[in-house]
Amino acid sequence: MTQVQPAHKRILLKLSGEALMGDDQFGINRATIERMVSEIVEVSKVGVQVAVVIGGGNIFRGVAGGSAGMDRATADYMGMLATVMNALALADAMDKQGLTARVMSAIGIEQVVEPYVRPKALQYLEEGKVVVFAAGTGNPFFTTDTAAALRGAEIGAEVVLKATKVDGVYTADPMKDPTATRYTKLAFDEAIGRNLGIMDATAFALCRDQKLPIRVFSIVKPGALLRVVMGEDEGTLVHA
Ligand SMILES: Nc1ncnc2c1ncn2[C@@H]1O[C@H](COP(=O)(O)OP(=O)(O)O)[C@@H](O)[C@H]1O
Ligand SMILES: O=c1ccn([C@@H]2O[C@H](COP(=O)(O)OP(=O)(O)O)[C@@H](O)[C@H]2O)c(=O)[nH]1
Repeated sequence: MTQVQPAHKRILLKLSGEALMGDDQFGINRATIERMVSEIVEVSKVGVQVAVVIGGGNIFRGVAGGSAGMDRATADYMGMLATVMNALALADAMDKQGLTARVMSAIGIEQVVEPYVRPKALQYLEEGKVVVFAAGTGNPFFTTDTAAALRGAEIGAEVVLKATKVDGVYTADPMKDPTATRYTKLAFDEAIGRNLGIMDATAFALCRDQKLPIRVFSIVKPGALLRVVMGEDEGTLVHA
């Protein structure tokens, strides 16, 4: 029998902060994070190199702070620090499940985690370690989706996998429009042109320019990550 090979050698997985929240209102839900990590273990076992960009929306969202009267850049730095907390929790859960995880931060916070240094990240990936990128791009006014596009391009990932609450890209926000239908694939130009709110335009534009495909899939569907990595039809592919 021939061994089924994964469709990708190196992936950039974007996990939203809310992915760690489970059914809680905020923060980190232990069972949820453990389940997420067990899915990453499965993917790592089939020989795929995994880098993760983690969000922070479960702890703090800069835009919300901004709208409440706080200086936007300050609020965004708080958001970035929230992603560092999530990264630490994620890496801890990974280590407990037998993976070796390394957290790299886009902002200097050396006593807590090591700084992002691209060659070092590449080295870790080659060694089979899981790299968790924290603090987004390190700049206010950006999102962790854009950080996923940026780091994905930098490390030569074959695909950005956006694990989120919905199971793909829809013609309109499915949370608001029950008649919305899901695409199996669509081009970047269409996603940007139609202003589809699943990812911000900066992230889409960066991936389009670098010809880095994005697959959007459900975080709540058990086994979806492995199916995506094995090349099975799951979620929506956004391509050049
Ligand atoms: N065209 C669309 N297709 C799918 N989801 C959409 C679309 N437009 C808006 N959304 C919304 O985008 C959300 C995912 O984006 P976001 O909240 O930024 O994700 P995350 O927090 O996972 O990074 C979904 O929960 C969905 O309600
Ligand atoms: O490069 C970045 C990435 C994130 N953030 C801030 O960090 C917050 C959390 O990130 P995001 O909303 O992308 O997290 P997610 O929705 O994935 O949980 C954002 O709202 C921003 O305030 C930022 O300023 N620059």
